[in-house]
Amino acid sequence: MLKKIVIFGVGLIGGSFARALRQAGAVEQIVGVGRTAKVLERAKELGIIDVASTSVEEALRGADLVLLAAPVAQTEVILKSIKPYLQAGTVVTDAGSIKGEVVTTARAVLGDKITQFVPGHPIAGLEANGPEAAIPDLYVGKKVVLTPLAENSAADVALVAQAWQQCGAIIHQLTPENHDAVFAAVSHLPHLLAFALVDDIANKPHADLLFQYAASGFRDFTRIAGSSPEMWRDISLSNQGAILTELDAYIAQLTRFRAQLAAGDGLAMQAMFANAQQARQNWQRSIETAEPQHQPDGDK
Ligand SMILES: NC(=O)C1=CN([C@@H]2O[C@H](COP(=O)(O)OP(=O)(O)OC[C@H]3O[C@@H](n4cnc5c(N)ncnc54)[C@H](O)[C@@H]3O)[C@@H](O)[C@H]2O)C=CC1
Ligand SMILES: O=C(O)C(=O)Cc1ccc(O)cc1
Repeated sequence: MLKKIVIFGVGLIGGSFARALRQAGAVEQIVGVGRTAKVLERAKELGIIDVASTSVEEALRGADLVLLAAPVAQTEVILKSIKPYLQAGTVVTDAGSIKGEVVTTARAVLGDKITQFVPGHPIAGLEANGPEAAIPDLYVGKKVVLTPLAENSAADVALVAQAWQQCGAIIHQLTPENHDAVFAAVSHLPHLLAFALVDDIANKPHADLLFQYAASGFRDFTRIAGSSPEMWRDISLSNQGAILTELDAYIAQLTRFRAQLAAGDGLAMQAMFANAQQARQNWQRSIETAEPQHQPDGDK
């Protein structure tokens, strides 16, 4: 049982963490800290947090666990605000979609107190944002990747893992570097492709006509283009190197495909489609086995 948790950024991810822990009866008091009073007050109205705090000092007093759940470029400003009031018994974690730069920032800001920072990333989410989108079962059966640091104590890592397990999540561990390379390929690139495709179509002079006839294939491919622009700006810039690597590989793939199409090489095209179809079917089967409640409309 956690006596007090503090959430910086009570949106989809922070709010769902709060709702899940409350539903599990795993926490006594939930304090929210926000960028704007309005969002925080809404989170309180919705019953997600008990206290909408305007004082970091007060918020951190006696806290067992602090979760950073704001866009990743906010990490520095939030950790700087925390550091003077961070007591020895408090563990800090985060939910950011990238880990390398978060860890670098945390080391620079926290200094000796880096021992208390256990980085994490829930692999569950939606294209919706804000406290209204928060749901208690977002993490049920989903992975949470922790990227513990050599300086972390086993007890602090266990505390963070247990909190996510109380939310129904399954704990995995990666190094920050492996984490960022993996998610550049299977999360960051797909989001950026979806944004780029919708932007491209929206900028065409006959966009209205095109959108009028866009159907379920378009909806499936582009659902994630409804995600937060600020969050994806921060992820892109923070994981620039790994994303550029994946983008270059994808551009090369498109260039190969373009040449096949231009040459009318149906055999080569069909071979690529068949390989992708098989891989997609295998992935779908494995994810349905591992996450039986998997929904087609979102990673929830
Ligand atoms: N949306 C998703 O599907 C997933 C997001 N993440 C990560 O979780 C984090 C939060 O994402 P969401 O909950 O989706 O975003 P969100 O937009 O729903 O919530 C973020 C909240 O942080 C607040 N905020 C911004 N700056 C702040 C600051 N300096 N101090 C305190 N609060 C601040 C915003 O007002 C907002 O309420 C991001 O780092 C993102 O990379 C991780 C997994 C999935
Ligand atoms: O909406 C979806 O399907 C997602 O893929 C959500 C998501 C977004 C960012 C993450 O770091 C993890 C999960």
